[in-house]
Amino acid sequence: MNTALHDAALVAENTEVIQHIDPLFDVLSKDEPARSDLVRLAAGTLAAVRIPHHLSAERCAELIKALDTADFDTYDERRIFPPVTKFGPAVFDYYLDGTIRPEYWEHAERSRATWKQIVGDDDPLDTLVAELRRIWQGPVEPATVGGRELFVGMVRELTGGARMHFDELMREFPGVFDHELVAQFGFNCYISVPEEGGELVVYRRRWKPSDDEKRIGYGWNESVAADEPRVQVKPTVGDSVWFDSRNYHAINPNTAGRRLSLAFFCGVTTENKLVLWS
Ligand SMILES: O=C(O)CCC(=O)C(=O)O
Ligand SMILES: [Fe+2]
Repeated sequence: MNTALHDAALVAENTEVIQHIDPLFDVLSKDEPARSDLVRLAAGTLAAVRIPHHLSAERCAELIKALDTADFDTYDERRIFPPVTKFGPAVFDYYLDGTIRPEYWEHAERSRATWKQIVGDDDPLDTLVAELRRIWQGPVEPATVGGRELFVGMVRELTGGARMHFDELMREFPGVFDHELVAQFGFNCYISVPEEGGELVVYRRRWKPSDDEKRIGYGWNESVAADEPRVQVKPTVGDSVWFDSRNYHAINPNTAGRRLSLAFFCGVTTENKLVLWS
């Protein structure tokens, strides 16, 4: 064995460290993000990308009002507990044995029809997806399973926060989608924000197998990422935020006010396509 190679004192004495490594984990906030910003997010050198007031406060308020008439349900309570209220199917609820249960498609059809009634010809999702197309400069389409398009654009209401967790389709449910993903973003446009709490915390840390000693239901104990850099995003109404959902993230509980978002995931495929699903 070459001992000089491993002698820390000897190495330190004889080398000059010229490259100081930046953690590169900031939140980028700008009106018109560039493709390179999302590419940095995918590469792990940004923590989050945010478009302030992407939807106007008036449009958000109208949407909240229109949603009053819609029936909300919860994620499957056996999978996500305590219950989280939402409108529209979460594909997460329907994963079973390498595919998704057939009931998913009925739920998706029903929610699409109700959504159309709620928003009429002025669909805020069109605004959000059009901007994503401008940023990405490549195809942006709903993800598919067996050639069928998945539902995009759930409305989610979080009140008690969310435990630290990650979302990574290729690791949790490999082989289900018709796509191979090289990165995955969580996307939320916050249509109502609480006065207190409700911050999104993103850790610079991905899951590893030994973390599972600290698993709590759908999440993990925050001690797993206690020593890692993190960012905290406190959205204002109408903000759009992308983050790498493969990184651990948690949502602080809100005390006063409602926290609702239009939510979907964006997968980066090997063909430079962005595929969307909720
Ligand atoms: O509501 C948020 O800020 C993020 C929720 C979340 O866990 C996700 O979008 O994956
Ligand atoms: Fe998440």
